[in-house]
Amino acid sequence: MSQVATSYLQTLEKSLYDLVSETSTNLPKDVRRAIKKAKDAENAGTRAAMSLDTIANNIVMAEDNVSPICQDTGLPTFKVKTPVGVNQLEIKAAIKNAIVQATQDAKLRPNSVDSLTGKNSGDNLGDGLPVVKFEQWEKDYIEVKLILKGGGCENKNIQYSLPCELEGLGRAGRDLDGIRKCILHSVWQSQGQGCSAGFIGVGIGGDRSSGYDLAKEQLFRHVDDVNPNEDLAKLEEYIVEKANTFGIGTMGFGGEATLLGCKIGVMHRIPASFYVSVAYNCWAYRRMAIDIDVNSGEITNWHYQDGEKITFRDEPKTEVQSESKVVELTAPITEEQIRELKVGDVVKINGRMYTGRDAIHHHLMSHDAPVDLNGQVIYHCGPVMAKDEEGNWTVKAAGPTTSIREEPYQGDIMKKFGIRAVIGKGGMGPKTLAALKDHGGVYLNAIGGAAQYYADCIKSVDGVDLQEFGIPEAMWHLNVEGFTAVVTMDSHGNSLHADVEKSSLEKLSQFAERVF
Ligand SMILES: O=C(O)C[C@H](O)C(=O)O
Ligand code: SF4
Repeated sequence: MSQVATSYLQTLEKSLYDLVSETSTNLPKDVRRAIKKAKDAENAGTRAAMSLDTIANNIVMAEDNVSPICQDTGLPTFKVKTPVGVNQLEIKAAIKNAIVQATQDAKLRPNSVDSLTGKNSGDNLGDGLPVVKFEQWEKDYIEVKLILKGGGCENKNIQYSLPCELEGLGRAGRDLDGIRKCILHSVWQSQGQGCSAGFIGVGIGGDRSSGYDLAKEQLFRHVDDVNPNEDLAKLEEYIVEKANTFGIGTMGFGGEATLLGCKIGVMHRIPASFYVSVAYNCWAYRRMAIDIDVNSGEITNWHYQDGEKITFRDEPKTEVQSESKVVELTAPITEEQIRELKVGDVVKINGRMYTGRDAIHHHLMSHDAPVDLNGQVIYHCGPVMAKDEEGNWTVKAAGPTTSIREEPYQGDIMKKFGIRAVIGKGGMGPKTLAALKDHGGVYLNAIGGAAQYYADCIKSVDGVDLQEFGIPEAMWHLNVEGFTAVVTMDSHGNSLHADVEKSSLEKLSQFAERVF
């Protein structure tokens, strides 16, 4: 291969690596401004305000450490536009090399799992992963857009087929008002599980797949742009205004800021189908784009650079609410210590905790635990890990994953092994709440996405079990200091999540009457 061709390919790969690293570690300016607006909207001293403080702190740490904002770096999705004649196979190969390198450098978590065997490929490559979509265009340069959308918010995506009946809103017909109801409902059904306050992309029309594609494509729009379609521009504004009256708030803790942006796209449909597809993105809204020179492979332009960059470095700190009791706990934890806790208390964990999420909960239902979990703490977390010079594991990012996925298992597992505390985010359901009461357990809600903040609380990794499940799913033995989370489900039958879901449904129901 000629010298020029080699250097083009090497430069191209470096440009793509820089795109991946920047997207994972440095939140774009427009998203930062939206989060700042949310911070200013929250009432000082509330749990939501405290959560947004932690989020802001986390954003600073990720940028300084050049480390993932959230441990879940999602399913990397690239949208590439090339002039006619550009070799797209070379670009695809360069993207894959950049992804592998970024994974080795812990800028990405190895997220590619064989859907049949559960085996994690370890390098983020796999059948269909990463997603790379090409289009030709008339411009004379290459454009590469990347979105890193984590699984927790992807799981809150939803697609409606009109007409339909919606909780709190009744019938949604095949018209703009029916679309309005679907979009409001999509925000309500997400609650805090997708790490609210979030952003939504909406696709009206198409079929099941093109509707969802259109919805996700809306997430590449600028947070501050205005929809050229007047009706949709009005609807976008209406949705953000009304969704922020639901009282779901950051993390679903209650509060003023529930939705930070709504971008709606529309396409034709066939007579039998009328889909409204919603792509829900968490506050860790990681998308970026670059322009690349077709000859040199160099980056000639970064997108989303306009306007002020909120650094969050000199933000006033929100004191934890004075009436919140702060309780320090170290495992093994006794039943009576747990029974003293109630919803709203702040718990600081020091000492041992074990990670355990999807694969481990499924495994423990029919196997013994590799360690004695009696009195212990399970952390629903799939960290980004790396080895230091001495070959010891270090934690690069370690925020909580969505706990509701463990609802079918959690209560049984706590009773089977004597686990006393579970830490995660988004809350759990009635089965777990009953088990907490029965057995004497507690659910602690950590701040979703605050991966750098919690990694900083992890002082050492003292072992690992079930590593066959892959890095994100193994049972990591963590030694933590000052790991802070909020009691949102206690051993007396109280659940903040159940209360917020109920109160927000009443708020949602206020919008049942026709508007458009
Ligand atoms: O997979 C994770 O670590 C988190 C996931 O994105 C989630 O929000 O549940
Ligand atoms: S943990 Fe929260 S912030 Fe991270 S990807 Fe999942 S939904 Fe987004």
